[in-house]
Amino acid sequence: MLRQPVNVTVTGAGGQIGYALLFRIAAGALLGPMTPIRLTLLEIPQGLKAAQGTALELEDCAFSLLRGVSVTDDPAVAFDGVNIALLVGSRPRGPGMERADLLEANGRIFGPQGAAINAGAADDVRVLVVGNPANTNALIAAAHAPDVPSDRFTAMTRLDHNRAVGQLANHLDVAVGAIHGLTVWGNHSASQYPDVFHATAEGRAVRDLVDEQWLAETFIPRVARRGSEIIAVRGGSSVGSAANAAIDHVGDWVTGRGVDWTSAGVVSDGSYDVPLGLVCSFPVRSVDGNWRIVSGLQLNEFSRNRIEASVAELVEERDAVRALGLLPLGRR
Ligand SMILES: NC(=O)c1ccc[n+]([C@@H]2O[C@H](COP(=O)([O-])OP(=O)(O)OC[C@H]3O[C@@H](n4cnc5c(N)ncnc54)[C@H](O)[C@@H]3O)[C@@H](O)[C@H]2O)c1
Ligand SMILES: O=C(O)C[C@H](O)C(=O)O
Repeated sequence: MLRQPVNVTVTGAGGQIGYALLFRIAAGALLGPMTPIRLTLLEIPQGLKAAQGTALELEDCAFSLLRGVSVTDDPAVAFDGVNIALLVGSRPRGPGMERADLLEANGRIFGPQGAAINAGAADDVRVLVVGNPANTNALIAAAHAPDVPSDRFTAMTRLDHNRAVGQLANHLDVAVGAIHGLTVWGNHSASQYPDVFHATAEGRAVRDLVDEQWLAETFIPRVARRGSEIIAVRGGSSVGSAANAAIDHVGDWVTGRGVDWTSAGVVSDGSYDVPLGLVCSFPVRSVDGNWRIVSGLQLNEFSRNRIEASVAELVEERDAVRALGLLPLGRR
């Protein structure tokens, strides 16, 4: 028995990640083979034709789960009744740039979209911000949606998580499915901290299988700067792996399928001394369609120092967008 269609809005639908996302979503990768999808594609005027072309191709796929595709440049239309919003639309960085260099240009996108979600989204709306810098853009969007519970706004650090799992599995010569309990903490930036101290590989404690020198000099830098490595090698930022991570994040969040512990950028409730309101990557589990921070983890000095450094960067970014006037009065 098919369920009621779920309204999914993807911004930046005319862009690269949008193109890598939409066909997988329409084919059922996001919510499974029993959940029909109604797609809304939001673009800016100069991206509308690309999005309309994608809409035509989606129609040409005759997906059994696809219950309609609409294209618009009006956020009020795009987020009217939305259940799941993937906020991808924004500029990617190029060679030599850090993600924070996008702060002002992209930050201006997410306030109006947060306000539009606040005005028209369905009561069960869930939002994933992919556009960089993702953590602080999610903070901006959430700040403009005071009537939406803040735990419905998230930032994508699942790509970092997947990268860390892949690198660790390669190093230990195990299947990625044998890795559990890994966490990426902090900001989706070079300051992120992939933490293996609570992880297991084939049931064995990873901290007994690796040394701090390999962690500090090889593993952490490789994961934390993988985005730049991809840009250097392919000439542009990640696309397919980013779309895949967005599907993993939303699919695990909404359906709770199979994931026992992953990483997601969520609004801090003060856990692990992360300042309230920051959108920080934490260890999370999906419980009844909600991300729940894994609590009670003991953090050694190696970990705490790295987490504090990344959280400090998140504070800097929040202060920067506050100074730019990108946070509404009263939510600063
Ligand atoms: N968080 C992550 O792990 C992660 C991974 C990869 C990429 N990203 C980020 O995702 C974003 C998109 O990357 P991409 O490769 O698809 O870029 P892209 O340039 O190919 O596509 C971006 C699209 O967004 C559209 N757009 C711009 N402003 C918009 C707005 N206000 N509303 C709707 N659409 C808008 C553009 O017209 C364009 O079509 C970038 O910011 C990139 O840095 C994040
Ligand atoms: O690195 C980028 O700018 C794109 C994305 O954030 C990534 O991690 O691949």
